[in-house]
Amino acid sequence: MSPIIDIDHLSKRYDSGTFALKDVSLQMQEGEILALLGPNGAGKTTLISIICGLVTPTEGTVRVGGHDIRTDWRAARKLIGLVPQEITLEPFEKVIDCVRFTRGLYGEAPDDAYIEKLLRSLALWEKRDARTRELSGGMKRRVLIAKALSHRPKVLFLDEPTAGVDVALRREMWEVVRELRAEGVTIILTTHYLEEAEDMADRIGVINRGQLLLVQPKAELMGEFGKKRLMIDLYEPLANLPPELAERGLTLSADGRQLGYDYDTRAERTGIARLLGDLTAHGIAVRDVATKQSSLEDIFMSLVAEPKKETA
Ligand SMILES: Nc1ncnc2c1ncn2[C@@H]1O[C@H](COP(=O)(O)OP(=O)(O)OP(=O)(O)O)[C@@H](O)[C@H]1O
Repeated sequence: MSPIIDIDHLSKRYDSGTFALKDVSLQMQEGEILALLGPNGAGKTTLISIICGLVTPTEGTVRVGGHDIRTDWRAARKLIGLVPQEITLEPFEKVIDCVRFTRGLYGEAPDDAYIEKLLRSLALWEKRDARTRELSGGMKRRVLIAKALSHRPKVLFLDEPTAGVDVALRREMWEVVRELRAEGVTIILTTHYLEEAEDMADRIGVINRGQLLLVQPKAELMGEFGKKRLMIDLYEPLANLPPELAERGLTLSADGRQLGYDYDTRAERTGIARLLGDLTAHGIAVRDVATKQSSLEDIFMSLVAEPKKETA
C-alpha cells in the first residue's frame, strides 16, 4: 500500500540560520497514529508546518496522498486538517458558524448533516450557538478539532492538543482521537505528555535538534530499550553493602532498607536467581521483591540526554 504521508530527505534552515530540520525521512500508512516526541525547539512544529504548507522546506519533498505539497498543494491540503498549538478563534463567532466557515475555506459545499455529526461527536452540539469566548479552554480545543475536521481530511495533525487541559478532558480527547483512527484518519500528534504517547500511538518518533532519531512501533521501542529494575525490600536495614554484591551491580538505598538491581529483559541470563542466592549466603533476609519496567519517559530521556561536557 502506498503511504498516505511520504517525507523524503526534508531539511529546513530558517533565514535566521537555525537548522530546524536535518534530513528527515518518514512514511506513514493510512489509519496510523504517530506520536512525535522531542524537547522544546526540536523541530516538531516546523515539520508539521511544512507538511501543512505553512513553511517552505529548504530541501526535500513531502507527498500527502501522492500529491506533492509544493507542486500539487491544493490537492494535498484538502487531505489535511491541522489543530494548531495555540488557540486561535474569533471570540464573537458562534461555534457552528466558525466550523461551517472553515469548511467553506476548503471550497467544500455546505453539509449541515456532517457538521452536526461532527459537533455531536465532540460533545459541542449543545454549545453550537455559544460564542467561542464563552467556552472553557477544553471546549475551545475541541472547536479547533471540529474546524480541522470540517472538510473531512484523511490526515490530522494535532500539535500539543492537550497542553493545559485537565486530566479528565485529556482522556476525553484521547477517546476522540481513537474514534477518528477507527474511521481511518491518519494522525500525527506532538506531545510533551509521554503518557499520552504511550497510551495512544502505534508508532513513536523521537526528534531532537532537527534530527529524527528514531521511528518505531511503540511495543518494539518499549521492548528494545526495555530495562527492568528489581527492588528488594530487606527485613533488617543494612549498614553497608558487601563489596562482592556491589560489584554485581546491586545498589543500596540511603536508608539501607532496599536493594536495587537493573537488568536487561532481553538478556539470556538476568542474573536474578544467582543474586538472590548470594543474598541468602550473606545472611541478608528478603522481605519482598518487586520489578518496575522502564517507562517511555526513561527511554525518551536516555535518547535526548545532552552529552556531558568534558571538564578539564
Ligand atoms: N519562524 C522561525 N524563524 C526562525 N527560527 C525559527 C522559526 N520557527 C522556529 N524556529 C526555530 O527552529 C527550531 C525548531 O522550532 P520548532 O518550533 O519547530 O520546535 P518544536 O519542537 O515545535 O518546539 P516546542 O516543543 O517548543 O513547540 C527552534 O530552534 C526555533 O527557535
